[in-house]
Amino acid sequence: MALCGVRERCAALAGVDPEALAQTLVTRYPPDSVIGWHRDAPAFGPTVVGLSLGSACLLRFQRSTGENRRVYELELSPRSGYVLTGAARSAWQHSIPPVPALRYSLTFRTLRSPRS
Ligand SMILES: O=C(O)CCC(=O)C(=O)O
Ligand SMILES: [Fe+2]
Repeated sequence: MALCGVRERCAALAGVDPEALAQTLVTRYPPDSVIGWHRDAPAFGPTVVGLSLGSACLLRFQRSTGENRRVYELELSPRSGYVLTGAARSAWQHSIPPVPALRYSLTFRTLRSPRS
């Protein structure tokens, strides 16, 4: 399926206009590679949609520190999609621990509106 078709399906998952997903990132994760704790840059808008291809992996979330730290994790199956919005986008950090085998992700991002 062409990239625009994938973007349409990801937009439908997130409930946004496909045109609003202005940025696309393709990331290749060789076995054992990771992405550390972060929140996506504020220059991007309130919605991030991911498509996970190849190896299954974990997507971890954390917020707060010390005894208030909370963590949550979910498994991303091959060909699954996820949406980061609301607190999952703005308050929680996310990370991906070592992937067991080759994985690719496509992430689609909205852009922050100029006035916000
Ligand atoms: O690979 C993924 O599904 C997420 C990657 C990520 O967190 C990012 O590119 O900001
Ligand atoms: Fe991210």
